[in-house]
Amino acid sequence: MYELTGVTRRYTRGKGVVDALAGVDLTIATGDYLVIKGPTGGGKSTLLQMLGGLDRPTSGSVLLDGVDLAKLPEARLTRLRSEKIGFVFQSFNLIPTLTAQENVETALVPLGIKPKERRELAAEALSSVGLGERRGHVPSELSGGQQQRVAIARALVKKPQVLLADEPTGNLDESTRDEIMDVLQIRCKEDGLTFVMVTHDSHLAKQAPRAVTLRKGTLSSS
Ligand SMILES: Nc1ncnc2c1ncn2[C@@H]1O[C@H](COP(=O)(O)OP(=O)(O)OP(=O)(O)O)[C@@H](O)[C@H]1O
Repeated sequence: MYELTGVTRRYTRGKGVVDALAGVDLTIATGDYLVIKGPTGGGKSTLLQMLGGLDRPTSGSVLLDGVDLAKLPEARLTRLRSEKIGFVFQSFNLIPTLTAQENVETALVPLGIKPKERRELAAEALSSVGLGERRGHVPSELSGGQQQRVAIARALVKKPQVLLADEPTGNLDESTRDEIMDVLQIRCKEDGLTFVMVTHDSHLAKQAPRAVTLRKGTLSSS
């Protein structure tokens, strides 16, 4: 599925340069569950952004099913992202004025799906994360765990091939964390998704079948 070769991302700050990623090679197979861990500033979020086509490497290639995201024209990259890749973030990133149902539907708008089908698919996605009863609530009326379920439903409603999660349980207490991880793992397994998660949480890293560590932009398996 993913084949990264020599991926470097250099940031220039004044006269200084930082290689957030310094020649990363990484292969991720379809259906893999991979954790990326490592110290703060190690390059984890930068790597996730490369996988999601949210940023491009300074050098190197990021192949997704043989297509190099580093070279894809912007419009095709945006299209590929909206079809194939779901994102979940620590801070949920829901639109505060929209209901859970409407938040989930937003992911289907760029795909040109008609309103009636959008409504049905979003309701189905919310039920699949255990939130069928809360469709009409806005984010401020939902707990943190419930908000993250809405964000997961929004990421999954378009039936992507990949789910990328950046500290998805970072804002949650331990029991909610475990509930959310159960939801993520069950959904990924049932839908055959490739799942890549950045986490600081060593407990979660130990649970994953495969974990890699990023330190100063360099990857090691662990
Ligand atoms: N837009 C940017 N401009 C300049 N430097 C950046 C930028 N984004 C990231 N960096 C630098 O790249 C390095 C890696 O950052 P990144 O956010 O990928 O690390 P991280 O492992 O995700 O850290 P954390 O665990 O704190 O989220 C850091 O030194 C950071 O300061």
